Amino acid sequence: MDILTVIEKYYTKHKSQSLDDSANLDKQYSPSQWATRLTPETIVGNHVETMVSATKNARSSINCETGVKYSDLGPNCLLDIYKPEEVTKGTPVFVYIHGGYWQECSRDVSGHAAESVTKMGAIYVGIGYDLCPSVSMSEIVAQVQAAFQFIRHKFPYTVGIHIMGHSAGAHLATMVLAQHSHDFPSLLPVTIYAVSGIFDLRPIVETSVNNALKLTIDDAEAMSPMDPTNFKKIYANSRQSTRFIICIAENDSPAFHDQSLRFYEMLNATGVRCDFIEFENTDHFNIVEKSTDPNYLMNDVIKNQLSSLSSN
Ligand SMILES: Nc1ccccc1C(=O)C[C@H](N)C(=O)O
Repeated sequence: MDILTVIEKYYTKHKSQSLDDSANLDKQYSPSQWATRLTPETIVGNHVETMVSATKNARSSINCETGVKYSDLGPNCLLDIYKPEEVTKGTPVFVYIHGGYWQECSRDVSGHAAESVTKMGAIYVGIGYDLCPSVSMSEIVAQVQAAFQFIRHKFPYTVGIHIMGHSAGAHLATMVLAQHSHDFPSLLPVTIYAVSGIFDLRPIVETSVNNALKLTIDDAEAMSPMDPTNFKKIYANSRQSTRFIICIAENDSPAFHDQSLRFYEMLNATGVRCDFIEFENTDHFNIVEKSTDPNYLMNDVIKNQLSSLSSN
């Protein structure tokens, strides 16, 4: 199948599955309403506390440089670098991009997986970016792209770049590849771990999430990884040595499941290397919180991917 036919097939409007009225659409895009561990009123606060405290622990126990400026594009263009015990020129680099609907959270929630990942021998980077409405979503995308230019120049001999994004961060991780030149040499292995992500932004326009984003439908299309213009660039940049690992929580909403599945199918149908993993007994929030547990499945996935790249 040619790529435009594939894009048309999977970038359909989010009709069906009773997403029709705006109250329901709002619920579909409120991850806190679908978790069963805690109430919708408490789960987001608990999530932020858990992530902040894990990040504090990481900063105090791991050799790290925090608040490193990566760009002049905005005051939060800062990142934290956590180092494993042994660093060589080729050490793999693992980058985490936080979620929060492009309007919440910061690099202070982005070090939760640093301990697990540095123990696997990779350098761990948690990046910050400015938030809506003080900047637009396209400015955030440009900031995150600038972070990767910086990382690329800081670690020119790395054997592989691993990019994990959670929720809105999964969207941003994917958009790193939606550029004509994404600054990585075409043969450098890149792994994108897109965790509970959003790849078609059109439904968001009709929800309260958009109060701070202020996206028009045209903006939403221009910022969607599944939009033909972006997808063609992602595809072109991914053919040689990129692998997508699409992760979803069992207790994510049907709309989030649909987002991940459609994007996975689109990648798969065009021949981009990708996997789809549903994490049992997790929700939108603890799917990343659990990274502090060395026995968590996500850590095995990362470990396997790191070792498959280093043995090539
Ligand atoms: N994805 C996130 C990541 C971090 C912090 C919040 C979110 C949310 O999505 C909050 C949303 N307003 C909710 O009520 O579920």
